[in-house]
Amino acid sequence: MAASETPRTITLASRASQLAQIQTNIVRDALAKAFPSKTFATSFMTTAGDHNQSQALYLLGGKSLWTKELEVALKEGVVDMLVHSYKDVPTTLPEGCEIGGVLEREDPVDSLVVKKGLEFKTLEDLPDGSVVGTSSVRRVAQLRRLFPKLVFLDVRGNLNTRMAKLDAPDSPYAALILAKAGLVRLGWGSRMTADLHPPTLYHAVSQGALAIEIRSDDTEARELCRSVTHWQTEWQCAAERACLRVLEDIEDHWVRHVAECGAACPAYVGRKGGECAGC
Ligand SMILES: NCc1[nH]cc(CCC(=O)O)c1CC(=O)O
Repeated sequence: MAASETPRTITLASRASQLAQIQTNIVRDALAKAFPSKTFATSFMTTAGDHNQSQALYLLGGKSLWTKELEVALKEGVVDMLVHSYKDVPTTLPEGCEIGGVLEREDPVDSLVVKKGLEFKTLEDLPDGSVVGTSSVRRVAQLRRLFPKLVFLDVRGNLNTRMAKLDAPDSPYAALILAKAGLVRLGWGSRMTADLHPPTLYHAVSQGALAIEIRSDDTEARELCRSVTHWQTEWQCAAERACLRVLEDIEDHWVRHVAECGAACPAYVGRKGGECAGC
């Protein structure tokens, strides 16, 4: 760098939710510690996923809801690094963007949080008909089999909103299931009464890990990211994401198959609403 050039400020960006801001600050602090002579800034943005809080998540159309606006800012060079919960990052990134670094993972499990004032601790403790809040198809699909007498109900909003919905005196929920990592990072750790481990509940792909997305042509950003990367987490998440990509290909195949053949096809396993149960 020529002596007259001003040193580059690296700007880290994420969604504006409290959890996203905490996560971005974790990455900024790790980078600032590794590179004390460099300048790092943060920028927080509202995304399409934040605007639509009422519709069920699985109807909203894909995980890129939370990343699209941020990726535009990254590509335009308005910001230099995006900090994501790795589990919210689609398995295929846009042309010109890549994951440059992955920080050490928190415990990836999901945890149970029981409504204030109730003394139940586990899913087994909850009386028949209790309402458990989660907006995750993954969690409901796994738990409905093991706990047929519990009622699983959608709950939306950021983590603080969900906790307020749980504890409201007129709330229908007896408990929520949330990712432990998010709860811990937001300081709600003391409210968790049980961790849900496999084979009861398998966590989401890359849950608990933070990923840094960069422009593929930004060699400086890539070097900075390498220094804060926890290679074991990176490998674990790479393996999990590779499995997910295969499953997504199978799902695409089925959706196309149903669109072309419809319910008349012998391979189509019909379900209410005409969705493909093979997915
Ligand atoms: N689904 C939204 C989401 N995306 C990332 C986290 C926090 C946990 C993480 O970083 O993996 C959460 C909350 C949750 O699932 O309870």
